[in-house]
Amino acid sequence: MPEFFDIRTLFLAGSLTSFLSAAMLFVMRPLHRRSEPAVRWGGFGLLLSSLAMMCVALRGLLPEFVSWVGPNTLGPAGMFVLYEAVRRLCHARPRPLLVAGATAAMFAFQAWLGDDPAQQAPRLLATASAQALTAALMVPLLLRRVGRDPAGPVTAAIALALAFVVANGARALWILVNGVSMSADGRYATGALQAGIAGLFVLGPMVQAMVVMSWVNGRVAAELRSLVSTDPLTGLGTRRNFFSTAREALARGLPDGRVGGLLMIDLDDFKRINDRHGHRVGDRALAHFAATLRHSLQPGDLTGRYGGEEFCALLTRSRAEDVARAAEAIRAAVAGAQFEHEGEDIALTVSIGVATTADAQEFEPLLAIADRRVYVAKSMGRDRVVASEPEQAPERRRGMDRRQGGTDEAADEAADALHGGDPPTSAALPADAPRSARAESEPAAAD
Ligand SMILES: Nc1nc2c(ncn2[C@@H]2O[C@H](COP(=O)(O)OP(=O)(O)OP(=O)(O)O)[C@@H](O)[C@H]2O)c(=O)[nH]1
Repeated sequence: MPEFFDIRTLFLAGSLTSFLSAAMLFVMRPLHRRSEPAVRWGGFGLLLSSLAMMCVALRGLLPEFVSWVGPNTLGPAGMFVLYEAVRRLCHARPRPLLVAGATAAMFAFQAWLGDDPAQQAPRLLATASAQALTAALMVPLLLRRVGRDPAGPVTAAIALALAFVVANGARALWILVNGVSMSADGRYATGALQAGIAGLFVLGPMVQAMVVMSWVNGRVAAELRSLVSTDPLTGLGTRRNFFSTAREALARGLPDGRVGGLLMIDLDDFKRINDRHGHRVGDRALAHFAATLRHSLQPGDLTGRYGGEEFCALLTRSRAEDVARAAEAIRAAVAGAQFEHEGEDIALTVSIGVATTADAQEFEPLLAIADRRVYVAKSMGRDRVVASEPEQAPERRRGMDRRQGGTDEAADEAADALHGGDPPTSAALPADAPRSARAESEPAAAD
């Protein structure tokens, strides 16, 4: 590092990079609507930094007062504005009056010192201390976003804020101990520290803009991912999300001795709720059902909205009986969780088809089996769980659209197909399972 170097050239470069970085933020600010104010404040802060550095670059050409008071007011003001940008980025309460007050106080102090070269030390000490303090105040705000915003940009922003604290703090300490490492006219810096800090000022704006943009970009990406993977009405996974996660989970293989169970869950006579109370109440009913479903599941279970009033779940349990028991618990929870609309209790029931990894190992066959069984449950009168069925039943029943609802004849036909006149067995459900579930169970070999 040279003993002397031209501060003005360095700050001219810094002013330009800062200006371009500010321009980039202004151009990119519509990328994410909710982050737009933060990005705008960030751009404004960089613009002030650019002006501050330009004042230094033009030292000798500008009036003395401007070339000293200008950068030492505009530089800290740029940091105060960046602090406001960070507050907004971190969803903290805005403090524009604090920014205005701090800027006014700094201007008053710098103007009071005036352009006297003998006042270089207190002038630069105030600037460095204000910038170090402002950067330090950003750190707790940024730490609150750890785990909530994209990890890379949050970490980079914390590192950058800490770098500013260290650089400005070191500069303030240096000034306190050694005085100002600068020629009296302020055109040349002396010593490695001053050079390093000036370098940080040149590179800092670009890094700041990159961090802000990658942060906002990460937010956009996370929101897009969430839009694709979360059903907005129920908060459950979308069909695409459920299919891919369930498929992957089954392809990875379940832990030894564990059984996977795919549930196809269809709300019963849902059209009647829409027809009677309107679609908004229908929407509320779907959200209410989804909340009940979530409460009935265990951590690690997957759920998703298959479409309309049909939902899926993938459970992992110790035995096939436990899967059927969990399905029955969901059915009972839904039947018992009425919701109120205009003083009237609205009841929901569900029909559930269950397929377990004892039936098939892969996702698609499991889905097909669960789908057939929920249809059988509909045909048998709804509000029930079907965990197995005879081989022929699905084929015989295929032609009928279960969305039309089962007629009495269809229910009889399905019951015949299921039981073939023999009393039902309870191979797929525990003996203490409720009657409705037990009655519909058939030996697992049926598939
Ligand atoms: N409110 C609301 N209704 C929906 C939504 N998606 C699907 N539906 C309604 O769900 C109803 C499904 O009707 P059907 O397919 O006849 O089924 P169902 O009335 O539940 O009868 P079964 O399934 O045979 O018991 C239709 O009225 C759809 O309009 C939604 O997001 N919101």
